[in-house]
Amino acid sequence: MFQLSAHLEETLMGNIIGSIIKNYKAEIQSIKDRDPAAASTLEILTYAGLHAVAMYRVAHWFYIRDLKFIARVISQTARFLTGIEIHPGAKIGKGLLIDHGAGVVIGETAEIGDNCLLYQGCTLGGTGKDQGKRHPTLGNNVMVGCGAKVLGPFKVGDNSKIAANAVVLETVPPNCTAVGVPARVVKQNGKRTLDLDQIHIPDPVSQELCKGRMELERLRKRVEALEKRLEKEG
Ligand SMILES: CC(C)(COP(=O)(O)OP(=O)(O)OC[C@H]1O[C@@H](n2cnc3c(N)ncnc32)[C@H](O)[C@@H]1OP(=O)(O)O)[C@@H](O)C(=O)NCCC(=O)NCCS
Ligand SMILES: CC(=O)OC[C@H](N)C(=O)O
Repeated sequence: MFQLSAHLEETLMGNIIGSIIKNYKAEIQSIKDRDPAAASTLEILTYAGLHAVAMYRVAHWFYIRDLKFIARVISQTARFLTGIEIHPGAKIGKGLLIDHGAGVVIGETAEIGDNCLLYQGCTLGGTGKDQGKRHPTLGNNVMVGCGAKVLGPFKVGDNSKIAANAVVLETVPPNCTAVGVPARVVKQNGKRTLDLDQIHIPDPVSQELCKGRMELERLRKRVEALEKRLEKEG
């Protein structure tokens, strides 16, 4: 506490408020750029995601100064007010937009680059199998769709998109789109990566029927040949 009070006048007002205002401006701009529903700056000031990220920045300030209890009180208050839970230990770059926000969870060792976009109900979480670094690292300009779960200490590369409701369990390279459960990369640099033809795949039942028909035809010809031979001999 003594350490905190020594720093208070010098850093608290200057650093926290200065950095919150700077980040607030970047985040307001990010919302204007990327949310077609945002009609005015005044409207943007009502966004839960904006306040959740601002409160996270205060909580993180305390967290990195080892004032973890205060940090958690702030983050849990933010969760109560916004429905968005960001652990104060997470590392978040500038221009993060959490659109709609309800149900978003960002774990303690998650890292988020600049200008990322998270939709409601997504989780940057752990699998429960790792120790230490347990949560994902998002590069810059990453989008995580609503309801998606990104679980584990791997990287999602710059400019990649995680589809709504995907469950991502391994690294996603840059400029990719990952979809499904478990998620697979279906596009990279704008080109499809999985060219599976889901319609013209071999059907084992019709293959067996086909084999049976060929065998029947072979036997029919043999019987005909035998009959002709019998007629000649008889
Ligand atoms: C994945 C997404 C970002 C589109 O990315 P994209 O790179 O433009 O990809 P495409 O639209 O070309 O889709 C690529 C393939 O993934 C499939 N796909 C897209 N979204 C998917 C999803 N959520 N789940 C499963 N498959 C999906 C497409 O059908 C397509 O399959 P096909 O090639 O067999 O036709 C978008 O579909 C999405 O999920 N956005 C989430 C946005 C969101 O959460 N909005 C909530 C607002 S409230
Ligand atoms: C509900 C939804 O699609 O939200 C995404 C974005 N805010 C928009 O209005 O397009």
